[in-house]
Amino acid sequence: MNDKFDRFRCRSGFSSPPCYAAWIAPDYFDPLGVDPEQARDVARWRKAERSRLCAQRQALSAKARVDHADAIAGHLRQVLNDGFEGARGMVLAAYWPMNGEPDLRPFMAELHACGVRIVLPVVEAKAAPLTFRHWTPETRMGRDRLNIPVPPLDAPAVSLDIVLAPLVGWTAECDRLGYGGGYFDRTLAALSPKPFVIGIGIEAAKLATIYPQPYDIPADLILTEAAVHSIQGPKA
Ligand SMILES: Nc1nc2c(c(=O)[nH]1)N(C=O)[C@@H](CNc1ccc(C(=O)N[C@@H](CCC(=O)O)C(=O)O)cc1)CN2
Ligand SMILES: Nc1ncnc2c1ncn2[C@@H]1O[C@H](COP(=O)(O)OP(=O)(O)OP(=O)(O)O)[C@@H](O)[C@H]1O
Repeated sequence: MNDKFDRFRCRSGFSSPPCYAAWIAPDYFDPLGVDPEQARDVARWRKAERSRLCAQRQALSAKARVDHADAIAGHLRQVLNDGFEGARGMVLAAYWPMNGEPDLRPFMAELHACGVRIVLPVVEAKAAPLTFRHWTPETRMGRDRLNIPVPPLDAPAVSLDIVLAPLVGWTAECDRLGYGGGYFDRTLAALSPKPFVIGIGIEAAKLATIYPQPYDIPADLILTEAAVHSIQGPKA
């Protein structure tokens, strides 16, 4: 192999070579490209912040958790009633709580009883978009690849209207910090039309910035126990 393109051939073991668009057109900008050194710094900072914020959340008392979840469910009820006519007949992706996330399961049951179709995220493959499976209060849960409880396999869900994205940290710009898998960002990037995204977290997890990267997709709203936050500001 010694033709003029030999130097571009992939030596890394990946089946595709790196992108040379910037070499061909020097003014080309890759919107998903990041400087490797900066990406490493951001990843390191995010990892430390995740640990701090998860520990802070785990330290909440049982009563504070229930109070937070009740207040968040109240805000969510209001948002769904005001903006989505209660979301009756719509598909809403919720989540099965872990690591001290606000437990909205009673509210999920309430929504189901009101005719909202609830689906839950499933990690079918690492570093791939999430899939979603239908849930009702009678569903007997299995486990996904990350050992998170999920509904058993059934027919694939229709397209999502609303997504509740649990978060570890958040900002006034409605940026979200998750657990570090990038699952929600990958999923939202792949969905068309994009659903309405509601981040769910606690007020104390507010950050000045997450050092947003090109692949970060902000939420439309962030709900905490204290307020409904949009990029226009909080609404109690
Ligand atoms: N309740 C709930 N279910 C969910 C999510 C969620 O955030 N909450 N997910 C939303 O994505 C998906 C699971 N995502 C996960 C992503 C990473 C790790 C994880 O173990 N992360 C590493 C930290 C990596 C790092 O900091 O760089 C770890 O905890 O060791 C766990 C779950 C699908 N289901
Ligand atoms: N659309 C995407 N396609 C491919 N990789 C992605 C995409 N979005 C994010 N990633 C990768 O996922 C990794 C983790 O991202 P990030 O730090 O945003 O995790 P996160 O906070 O768990 O994200 P999320 O908000 O999705 O829950 C990043 O290194 C990034 O390269």
